[in-house]
Amino acid sequence: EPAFKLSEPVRTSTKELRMAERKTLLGKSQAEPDFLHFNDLACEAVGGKVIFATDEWFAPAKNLLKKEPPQFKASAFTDFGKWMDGWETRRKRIPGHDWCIIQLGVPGSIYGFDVDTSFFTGNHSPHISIQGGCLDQMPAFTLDGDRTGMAASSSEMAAAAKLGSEAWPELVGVSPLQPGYSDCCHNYFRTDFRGRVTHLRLNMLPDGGIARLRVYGVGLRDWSTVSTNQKVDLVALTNGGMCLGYSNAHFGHPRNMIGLGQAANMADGWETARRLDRPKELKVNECGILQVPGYEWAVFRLGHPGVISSIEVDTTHFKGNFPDSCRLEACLLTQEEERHLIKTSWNSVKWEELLPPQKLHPHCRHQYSAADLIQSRPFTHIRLVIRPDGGVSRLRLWGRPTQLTVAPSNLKRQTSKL
Ligand SMILES: NC(=O)NC(NC(N)=O)C(=O)[O-]
Repeated sequence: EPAFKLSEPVRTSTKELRMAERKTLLGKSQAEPDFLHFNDLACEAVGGKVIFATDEWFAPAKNLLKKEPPQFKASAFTDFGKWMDGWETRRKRIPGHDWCIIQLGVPGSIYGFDVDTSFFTGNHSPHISIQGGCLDQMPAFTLDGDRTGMAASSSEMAAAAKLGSEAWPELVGVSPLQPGYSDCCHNYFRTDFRGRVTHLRLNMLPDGGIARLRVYGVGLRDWSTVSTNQKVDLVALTNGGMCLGYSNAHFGHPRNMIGLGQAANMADGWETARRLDRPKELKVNECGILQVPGYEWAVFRLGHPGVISSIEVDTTHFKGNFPDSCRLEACLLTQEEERHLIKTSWNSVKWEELLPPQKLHPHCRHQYSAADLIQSRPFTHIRLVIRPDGGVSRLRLWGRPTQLTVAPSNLKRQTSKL
């Protein structure tokens, strides 16, 4: 089910435009599913790790979870064969198949996968299947170091066998993979399984290589363990925060802002294109804030409804391209209202101002306390508005999770008419 809405008109990134051109040239389309806007729950950047793999002869399974796109180095070889940026096993000469166990960085509900075979041509895995498990206790074992040229030891096999992963529910049934040529390397699979997943078992049938596994979903935190007095970052990816729409993401997706820790570089934040409607003559108000008509926005669902009491807007790495100002708006929505907005437009929401316009500075973590905020009621969704454009590396919304008994309609139109 799509859970994402772009504003109109959609301004795509140059990469997307190049892909669209390629599709036209090739006369075939590798349609991009809606679930690509969800968070990647398995990426190493959010703590995902490979805890078991049957065989890592040509290339280690931990490469599956690297954040950066796969590379190809034509003249790179190891003692074991051609260097490949992915997981690649030996050609099997005995019965059975290769598989690995991935511990998600953020346990959650999964909507779809991208099994990316980039550069694996002639040695890609011909078929895969994916199973999911929810383990109460995280296994203590993991795979460390460079495992190129290695196979699972008998003690690793015995530890993995205890997980009973061969019986986990199938999220993706046995399916063929396309080889890793640039126009068909993304193998997208949707899943209808809605249970909470902590671990995945990726089966390669019988063997071969896969460059990356992207696991798109929404984090599901166990909120029963969080007291209502405890302050948590309500929008954090790890707490189930989710970007539901934006006006522009030319250089970086807004979901990057809710990622773990400090941003590594500009690519790890939200960055829009330069707006083309910036006036020639610039006026500022008494707070030094530029008075320009154009702005960009991003909408997020909080991981849990809550009262926000402090905010961080971090422009780290954005030195010549930070927004002049930002403001935050919030609202309280039911699930049905949210579904309707995703299908229509976020413009029909009656947003309430939470943080009034604030002048921003380059490469700076801006902190706002309860005294800066206008509202102290619970909200479910927020909208970050930047003016006129630019980049923000992180957004943190600290507050207390609250139970909602009533979620009044905040739409301009009445829900009964929806
Ligand atoms: N040229 C290759 O890639 N050969 C083999 N793979 C690696 N990585 O060397 C193979 O056939 O599986």
